[in-house]
Amino acid sequence: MPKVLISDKMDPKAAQIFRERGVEVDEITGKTPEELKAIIGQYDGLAIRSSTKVTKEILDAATNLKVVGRAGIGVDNVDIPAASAKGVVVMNTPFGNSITTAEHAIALMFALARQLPEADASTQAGKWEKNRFMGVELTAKTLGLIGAGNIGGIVADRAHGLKMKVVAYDPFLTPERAVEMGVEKVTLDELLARADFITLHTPLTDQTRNILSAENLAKTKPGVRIINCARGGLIDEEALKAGLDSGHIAGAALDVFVTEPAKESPLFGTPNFISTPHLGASTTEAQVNVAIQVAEQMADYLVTGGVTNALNMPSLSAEEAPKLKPYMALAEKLGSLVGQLSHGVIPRISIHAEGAAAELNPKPIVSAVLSGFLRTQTDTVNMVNAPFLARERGIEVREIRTEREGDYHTLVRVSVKTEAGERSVAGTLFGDSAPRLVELFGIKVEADLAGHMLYVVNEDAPGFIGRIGTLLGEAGVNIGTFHLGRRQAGGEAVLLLSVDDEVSAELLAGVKALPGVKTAMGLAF
Ligand SMILES: NC(=O)c1ccc[n+]([C@@H]2O[C@H](COP(=O)([O-])OP(=O)(O)OC[C@H]3O[C@@H](n4cnc5c(N)ncnc54)[C@H](O)[C@@H]3O)[C@@H](O)[C@H]2O)c1
Ligand SMILES: O=C(O)[C@H](O)COP(=O)(O)O
Repeated sequence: MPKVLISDKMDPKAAQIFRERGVEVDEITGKTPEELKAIIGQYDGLAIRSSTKVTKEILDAATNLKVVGRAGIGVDNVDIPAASAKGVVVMNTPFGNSITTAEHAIALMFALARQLPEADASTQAGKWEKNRFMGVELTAKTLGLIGAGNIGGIVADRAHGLKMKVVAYDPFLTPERAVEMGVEKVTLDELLARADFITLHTPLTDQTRNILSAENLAKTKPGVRIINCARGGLIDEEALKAGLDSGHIAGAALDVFVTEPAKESPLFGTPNFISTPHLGASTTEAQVNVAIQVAEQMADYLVTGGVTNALNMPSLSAEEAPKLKPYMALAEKLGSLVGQLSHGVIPRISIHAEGAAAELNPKPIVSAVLSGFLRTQTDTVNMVNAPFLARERGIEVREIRTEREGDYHTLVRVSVKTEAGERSVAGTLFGDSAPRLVELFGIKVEADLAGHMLYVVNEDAPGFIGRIGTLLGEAGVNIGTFHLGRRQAGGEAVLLLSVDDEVSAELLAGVKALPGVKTAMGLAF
């Protein structure tokens, strides 16, 4: 009988469903990482919320683990590349708590507008300070959404009901979707300059980390009020404190913090600052939704092999599985690669299957490409919803099949239309099972896309490889594999290195400073 550990507080419905489906379940919450490491080896499944950190160390100790189920949306507490490397499926419940979280953002907006927590404390202290608490109306004010996905969309809808004007900054929001949502798509600078209230609804990524930095906070309208119910790390907390102290920022409400649990913070006690302990998803309705969904999805996988809402694995039937699985792994990696290397709105993705690949059912391959691609923009994508999400974002998806073989017996090519023109990557299967990148933006390479990688574009010149090797050696970074390609001798060259750890900002800065380097980026698969 499969055995699951529920390691964060979850509605009792989850345990009930596991038992009804023939899955043994233990509920042990509040363990330290060391304690979790000591027991995780017994379990086939791990059901979590945001408290449990599923790190590489935990996964290494999880010798029987097959599935991690997140009762909620954000999976930034799960090392997905490490889980994928170990063949552990990671699932979430992408929509179960969206309404509840949007409502929390609206509640905090009202609380800021009328200083409700301070007025309550003062009144209950017997002060009756009627003249101290002068609020502002929400009607006709401008709400700036940073991130216009599921939750941002619900917040916009509720804000329209409050007669607010909504502007949104989201580089992946298409003009059509903006019209549908009734929001004005603007640049970040425009939003900062115009919004009376700013609310954040993005995942925490390299692009969104510190999106409200000291510099950006200084560009906000005097008297702005800021709400964060998304992720700690999107706002520079020190700069926020300074902005509140100076009076430039009239109020801020945080549900999420850089360090959680946030037992202390320089923000605590600051006038016009409101905080809640990551309560965005904490309503009875949302917790019942996510508990039922996660238990059903995990039980399905453990008992029948069915896959729903997986972030790192395609859904597929038993007959197609053996042939399609390696192609989907290849497609997902190619999609992720173009996603990580492209920025801004992508109006079209073309997936071209050539040779043996053209004889297969294209749908799972296309879904795998889209899922890998969109995974770089949102936590809520999986094989099932990737085509839908792509459509919603106005991405035209083209499938092309050529049964004739080219240079390779089988090939999958992914091309994206960008502002700079069409860019494509291509990969094949070695020995019918091992995915390999064979072409990157017109340059022939041969690389395994796995774990953490360093991508460098440079001018082909003698001595470059030695210099980069020395730099990595001095930084204590171990190189796993080393792949090179170039357009022509002395022309543009590309370097893909697999490294044991995430590429740090310092290392990237060092690489970018090397002579001849045009681009350098850290990638993760
Ligand atoms: N406080 C809580 O308890 C709570 C509850 C649920 C969700 N969340 C968090 O809220 C966030 C949003 O959830 P969602 O369901 O709306 O996700 P979503 O994926 O539907 O939407 C995220 C949006 O952010 C946009 N985005 C990505 N990069 C961006 C960038 N650089 N700049 C601006 N926008 C960018 C995406 O295009 C997308 O539209 C997630 O981080 C989630 O974990 C928090
Ligand atoms: O991403 C989410 O779903 C929220 O952050 C909810 O987190 P929680 O399950 O720990 O409340």
